[in-house]
Amino acid sequence: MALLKLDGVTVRFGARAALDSVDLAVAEHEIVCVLGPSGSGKSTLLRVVAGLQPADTGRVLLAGTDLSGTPVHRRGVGLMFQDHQLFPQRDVGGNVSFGPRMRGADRAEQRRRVAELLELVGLPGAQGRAIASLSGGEQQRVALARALAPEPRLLMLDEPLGQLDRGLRERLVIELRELFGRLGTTVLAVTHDQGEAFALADRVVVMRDGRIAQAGTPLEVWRRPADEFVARFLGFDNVVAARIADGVADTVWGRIPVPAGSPEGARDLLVRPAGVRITAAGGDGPVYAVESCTFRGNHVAVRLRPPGGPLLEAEVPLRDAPEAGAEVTVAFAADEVVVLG
Ligand SMILES: Nc1ncnc2c1ncn2[C@@H]1O[C@H](COP(=O)(O)OP(=O)(O)OP(=O)(O)O)[C@@H](O)[C@H]1O
Repeated sequence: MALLKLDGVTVRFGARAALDSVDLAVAEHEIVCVLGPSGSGKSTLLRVVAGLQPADTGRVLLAGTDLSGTPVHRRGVGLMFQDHQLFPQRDVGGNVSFGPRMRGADRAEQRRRVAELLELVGLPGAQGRAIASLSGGEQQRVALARALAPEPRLLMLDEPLGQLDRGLRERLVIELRELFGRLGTTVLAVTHDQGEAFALADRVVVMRDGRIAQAGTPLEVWRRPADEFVARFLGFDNVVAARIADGVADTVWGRIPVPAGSPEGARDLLVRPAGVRITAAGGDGPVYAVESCTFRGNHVAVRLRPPGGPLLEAEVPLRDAPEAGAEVTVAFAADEVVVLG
């Protein structure tokens, strides 16, 4: 059974639906990341589950129980926000012991729990430190320890690593995944950073205008974005209008093979940059001008301008990088082509 279930949840602010009939289930021990551009309804989703925002219609169920009459502090959900919201006047121990103290744990029990949690988040012995003396990453760990302290059935994270620098985020996200796996925590997290979501989640949910545009494992969504919106949101810009018949798509980029069994007719096509092979001018199809070459570590991202239509990006090995300004033709690999819905 799903630990958390949203059943046709709608939240309106005036005429606008911040959540529009959302159905979502989160299984016990699952880590689900909700992803989407600003204003797509991610925070509203968390707020509705936490009880900070009532739903206009629909139901939120935790372990099968309708939460509509249950106040925030009795829902058994933990919330951790982007800005940590630590109590600045209390030390680390005072922050982490907040939940157990509110639940009436005695001092010895509080001390034991705080020590255990600080150990868990990689800050052993930090009980007496002042919040102001901590780095951003350390504050994030304290906030996590505080959110975990009351042993919530569901932990919700709102842009948990939002303010930290990229290197630290990349390290922490791996640590978080490992930690949640070890504890068996059920997590519903919100982020606008797809890298973070894909590294953390068992399942990602992409939102658009209050609706779920696509849900699936990171691999499924990455391999087969459902539509142009999801493809572009994931950073795939090689999208082109196509007419598909007999396993080949006719486009302004030339004729592109599509995977066997693809639907036919007028469709949008996503071509992953890795599926674009540059050949010297003289191959089939349109001649492209090499507009730019950007070094990306283990490959070069090459932007190609066709005679008409959108730019085409190719990912080429360092040794095959063309000169900017050169004229080339291209060949496409069908297994890097996705017919969008
Ligand atoms: N209290 C409110 N009153 C009026 N409109 C609101 C309120 N809260 C949210 N909205 C609107 O609802 C929509 C969804 O907002 P929400 O904060 O859930 O989006 P989000 O995806 O979390 O965005 P961000 O990534 O910028 O935090 C937006 O159009 C927002 O302006």
